[in-house]
Amino acid sequence: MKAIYLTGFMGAGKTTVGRRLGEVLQLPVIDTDAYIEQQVGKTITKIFAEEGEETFRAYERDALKKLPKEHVIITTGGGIVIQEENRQFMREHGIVIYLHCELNELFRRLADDETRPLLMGNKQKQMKQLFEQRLPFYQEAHMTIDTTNRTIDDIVENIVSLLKTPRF
Ligand SMILES: Nc1ncnc2c1ncn2[C@@H]1O[C@H](COP(=O)(O)OP(=O)(O)OP(=O)(O)O)[C@@H](O)[C@H]1O
Ligand SMILES: O=C(O)C1=C[C@@H](O)[C@@H](O)[C@H](O)C1
Ligand SMILES: [Mg+2]
Repeated sequence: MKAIYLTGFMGAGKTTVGRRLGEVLQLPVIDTDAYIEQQVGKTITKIFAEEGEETFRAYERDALKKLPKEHVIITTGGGIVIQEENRQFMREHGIVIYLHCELNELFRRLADDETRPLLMGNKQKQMKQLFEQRLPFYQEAHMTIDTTNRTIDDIVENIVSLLKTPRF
């Protein structure tokens, strides 16, 4: 089976849904953010602060290429879709699943989160802008799953049943 790439905005539930989906499908799960932190030996926050976003994006691009492309679930960083090269790579090598979530629910989910450097300081206005800029990129996925007001189990069940359709 081709790799499953979970994409979506910060807080969409990629890491949380990915873990559960991995249990159900019995596939290993690799998170690009966690992989980069481990390779570089710094937290994402520290990489942004010390090396800047551009360097982080280069790490992200390299990570995608190095990670397995079969029998794996890859949960991606929220900004992985910014680079066209990444979008193409994921579409070509795997099944891309976009986890959509309405902004107001994302605001609630991330309200107390201090681990996402792009959300430091101002939050809602910046998030709305980023969200709108990225939406067309996320929508290039093979499938879109709305996670708004849904439980993790419900979302995972939905994904599993879609993966059984002949298209995949
Ligand atoms: N369907 C859901 N319903 C309610 N809360 C959720 C849901 N999915 C995720 N959450 C919560 O939202 C927060 C962010 O989830 P998670 O870390 O999985 O997002 P992410 O998409 O991996 O974000 P990032 O891109 O920043 O890594 C967590 O506290 C998680 O428990
Ligand atoms: O949306 C983004 O650009 C990011 C999301 C996180 O997963 C991390 O990859 C990092 O904080 C950047
Ligand atoms: Mg995550």
